[in-house]
Amino acid sequence: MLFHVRMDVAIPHELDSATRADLVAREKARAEEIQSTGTWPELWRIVGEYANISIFDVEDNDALHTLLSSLPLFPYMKIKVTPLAAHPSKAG
Ligand SMILES: O=C(O)C[C@H]1C=CC(=O)O1
Repeated sequence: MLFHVRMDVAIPHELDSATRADLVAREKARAEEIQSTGTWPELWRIVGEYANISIFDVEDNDALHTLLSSLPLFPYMKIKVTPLAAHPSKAG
């Protein structure tokens, strides 16, 4: 199943810089690990925002939730998930 996912990141300002840097480094490592499995084929920065648009290709809702909640930044993100279905007018 394909899912369009928007993640808006809001790391608390009171987090000290070392903790913040460690969190962001662990997030990058985990994101790259998930992408290497093929379940996260698209990841785009939204211009001018600390947010991304992603496409996930996973078995079901539970699998998507498991992946998203494994991200170190999960507690600091607002996530909007849109399940995608085939469009009848898509050529090819
Ligand atoms: O920076 C972000 O958009 C949040 C998150 C998603 C992938 C990643 O490495 O961090």
